[in-house]
Amino acid sequence: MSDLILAIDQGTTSSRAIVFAPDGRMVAKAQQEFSQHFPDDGWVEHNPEEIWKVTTQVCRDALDQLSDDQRVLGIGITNQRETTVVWDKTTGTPTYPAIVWQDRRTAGHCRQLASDGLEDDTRARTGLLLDPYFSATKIAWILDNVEDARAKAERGDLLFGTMDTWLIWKFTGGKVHATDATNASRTLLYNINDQCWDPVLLERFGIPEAMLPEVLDCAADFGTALEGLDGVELPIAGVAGDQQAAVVGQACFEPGMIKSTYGTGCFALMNIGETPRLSQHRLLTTIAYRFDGKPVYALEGAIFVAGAAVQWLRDKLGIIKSAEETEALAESLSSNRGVYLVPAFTGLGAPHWEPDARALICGLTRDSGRAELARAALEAVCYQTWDLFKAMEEDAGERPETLRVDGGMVANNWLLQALADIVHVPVERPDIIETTALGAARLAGLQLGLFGDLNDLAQHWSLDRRCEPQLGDQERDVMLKGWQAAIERARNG
Ligand SMILES: Nc1ncnc2c1ncn2[C@@H]1O[C@H](COP(=O)(O)OP(=O)(O)O)[C@@H](O)[C@H]1O
Ligand SMILES: O=P(O)(O)OC[C@H](O)CO
Repeated sequence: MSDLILAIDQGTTSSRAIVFAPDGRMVAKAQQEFSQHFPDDGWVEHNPEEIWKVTTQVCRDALDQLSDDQRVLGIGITNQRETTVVWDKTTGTPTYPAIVWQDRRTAGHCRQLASDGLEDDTRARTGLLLDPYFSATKIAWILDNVEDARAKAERGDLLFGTMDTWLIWKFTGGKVHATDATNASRTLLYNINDQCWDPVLLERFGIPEAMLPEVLDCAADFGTALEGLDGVELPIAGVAGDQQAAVVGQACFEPGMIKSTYGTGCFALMNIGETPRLSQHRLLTTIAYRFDGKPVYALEGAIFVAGAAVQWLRDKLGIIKSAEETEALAESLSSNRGVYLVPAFTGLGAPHWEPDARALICGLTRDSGRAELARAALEAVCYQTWDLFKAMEEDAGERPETLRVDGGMVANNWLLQALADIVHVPVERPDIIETTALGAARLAGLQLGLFGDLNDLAQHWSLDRRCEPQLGDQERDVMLKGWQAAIERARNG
C-alpha cells in the first residue's frame, strides 16, 4: 500500500489535480480549464462556483485513476494568489464574481492612496506596493459597489478569501475559514513583520476584520474535506500560494536561492531568510513559507507576459501552430538579427511597474520573418529575467549561484540555454517541472509525517538538465544594449 498526496493546483486559467508518491512521481493527473470573463476594459473575473465545480471534478478524475492498493493520505492546496472572493457566511453564495489578480479596476483607488502619501507606510507593513494586483482594493470595491454588501460585512455576515480559502470553506462544508501565511501576505492587509491582520491597514482600506480568515502555517490542519469527493474524506494538510509552493517544490530553502516559474507569466522568488528586507528596486517582499509560526521571506519579481507572448504568436499572429515550434525556429538563426519584442501587452511588471507601457517590436528589416519573431519572444523572457536577477543581486549584495526554473515553457531547451547565456548564470531544470503542485504535496506530506523536515525535502530534489553560460561578453553586451533601448521605447509609450 503506497501513501500518496493529492495536490490541487487552482491556477488562473485551469485547475489541476495531481496525485504524487512520496518520491515525487506523478501517479495520476487531471486538468480542466474554466471560463474567463472580461466585463469591461481591464476587468478580469472568475465564477467561484464554476471553480469549485471544476476543481472537485479534476480531483475525482485523478482519484478515479488510482488502483485499489493506492491510498491517498491527504490534500495539499496551491492557488492563483490575490484573486478575491467575498461570500455570504450563511448561504455560501458569492456576493460578486471573483476579481482576478490581473484586474486593474482599482487603479484609481491605489493612485489616490499613493497621492495621500501612504505608499511607504503600506509597503513597510506588507512588503507590497499600492497596486490593483493585490486583494485589499478588490475587497473594498465589492463592498462599495454591491448593494448592501458593506452593511452585511460590518454585521459579520460576509467572508473574504483567496481561492485557497474559498476551496477550504467549500470542502469543509463551511466549517473552516482559513488561509496560510503566504496567501495572507498577498492581500495588502497582512503585516509581514508582526504576522497579523494589521488594524491600520484594515482602517486604511475600509475592511471589517470579521471578514478575514484565520491565518495558519503552510503545513497545518486546515480541516477535513467532506464535500466534493464522492464521499471520500481527506485532511487538508498543506496550503501555499502557487509561486511560494514552487519555492518549496524547488527546495529553495537557503538564503540566496532563486526559482523562476515560466508559465503564462513569470514569477521569480529569491529566498532572503528570516528577516523581511525591502527591495531598493521595487521588487516585492513576501512570505516564502512559514512553519511553526516562523516565516521565511522572499523577494519577488513578477513578469506579466512570458509564455503568453508565445500564445500571442500562435493565436493572434498565426505564425506558429504550437508553442513547441518556437524552439526549432529560434535555433534556426545564429543571432537575433537586431529584432526585439517587448511584450508589455498589459504594461510592465517588476522592476519597472509601468502600467501604461505597451508592447512593441523593433529592429525589423525586409528579411525578418517568423523565426526572428519567435526568437525575439523567447529572448524577451530571458532579458526580463535578467532585469529581475540584476535587481535581486543588487538587493542581496551577492550573486546567486544558480537559477532553478520550472513551468510549461522550460520544456524548451533553446530557452534554457538562452537564459543561462543572457542572465549569465547556470540554469537548472529539475526532473519534475510541475513544481507548484509538487510543493503543495510536499507541504501536506510534512504535516502528515511523510517527510521529517526541509532537509529531507531538499534531498528529494533532482536535476534533469543544467545549462552553463556560453555566450561571449561582447555579444551579450550588444544584445543587452538592444534590449535596454527597446524597453525605453516601450516605457515611453
Ligand atoms: N516548448 C515551449 N516553448 C515555449 N513556450 C512554451 C512551450 N511549451 C509551453 N509553452 C508556453 O508555456 C505556457 C504554459 O505553461 P504552464 O506552466 O502550463 O502555464 P500556466 O500554469 O500559467 O497556465 C503557455 O503560455 C505556452 O505558450
Ligand atoms: O495561476 P498562475 O500560474 O498564472 O499564477 C498566478 C499568480 O499567483 C498571480 O500572483
